[in-house]
Amino acid sequence: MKIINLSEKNSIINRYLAEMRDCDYQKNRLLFRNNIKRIGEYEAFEISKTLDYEAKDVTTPLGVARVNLPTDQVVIGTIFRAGLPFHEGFLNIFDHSGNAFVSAYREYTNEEHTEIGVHIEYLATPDLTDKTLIIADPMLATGISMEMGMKAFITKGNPKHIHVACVLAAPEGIEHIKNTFPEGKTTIWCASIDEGLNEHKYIVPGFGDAGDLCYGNKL
Ligand SMILES: O=P(O)(O)OC[C@H]1O[C@H](OP(=O)(O)OP(=O)(O)O)[C@H](O)[C@@H]1O
Ligand SMILES: O=c1cc[nH]c(=O)[nH]1
Ligand SMILES: [Mg+2]
Repeated sequence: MKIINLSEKNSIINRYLAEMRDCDYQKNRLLFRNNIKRIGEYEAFEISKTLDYEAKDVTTPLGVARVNLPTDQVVIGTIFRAGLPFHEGFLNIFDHSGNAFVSAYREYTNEEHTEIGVHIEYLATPDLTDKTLIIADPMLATGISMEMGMKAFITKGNPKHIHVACVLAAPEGIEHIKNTFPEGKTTIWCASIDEGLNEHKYIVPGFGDAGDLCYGNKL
C-alpha cells in the first residue's frame, strides 16, 4: 500500500503543522480550522496528480485550447466532526466532486480510558460505484474510525480507488489501514507520521483532540 507523508520533504506544511501543535496558537479555533483546511487543499492538489487525464478542446474567445482534464469522478467522503474543515479544503480544489458524510465518535469502553469503541450514526453519500473516493479525517490514531467510515461508505457502491487522507497519522493507524482496506486500490496521505499513541489512544506528540480544537468540548 502506498503511504505518502508530505512532511518528508520540507514545505510550508511544516509551518501549518507547527502552528497546529503549539498550545498557545491552538487557543484560536479559527486558525486551527484554517490550517486543517489549508492542508486539505495541499493534499487535494497532490492527489490530483494521481488521477487519470484526457485531452479536451476548450473554446476561448480567440481560438481553441487543448487541455488535459481529469476523468475521475471524485467523491470527498468526510468523517464528522473534525473532518469538516478538512472537507472544505478538499472541496476548494475538487469543486466538481461529489460529497459524502459519515459521523463517527470514539468512546471509552473501560473505566481506565484505555480502550475505545467507535459509533457511527449518520451516513449520506452519492453512489460510490467506480468513483475515486477520498476519505478525509484529520486524525488517524487507532484507525478504527477510518475503517468504520469506509465500511459505511462502501455499502453505497464499490469505489475505483480509495485515498485515505489525514493530517496526523500514528504508525498503529497506518498498520490498521493496511490490514482492513483493499490492498492495491488504497493510498494513504498524511502531513506527518507521529511517534505513536498514548495509553488513552491519543496521538503523541499530536495536537490533542482535533474535534474539540475545531469546535469546542462536547459532553
Ligand atoms: O483512529 P481513531 O482512533 O478512530 O481516532 C481518530 C478519530 O478521532 C477523532 O474523532 P472523535 O472520535 O474525537 O470525534 P470528533 O471528531 O467529533 O471529535 C478524529 O476526528 C477521528 O475521527
Ligand atoms: O490524538 C487524537 C486521536 C484521536 N482523535 C483526536 O482528535 N486526536
Ligand atoms: Mg474528538
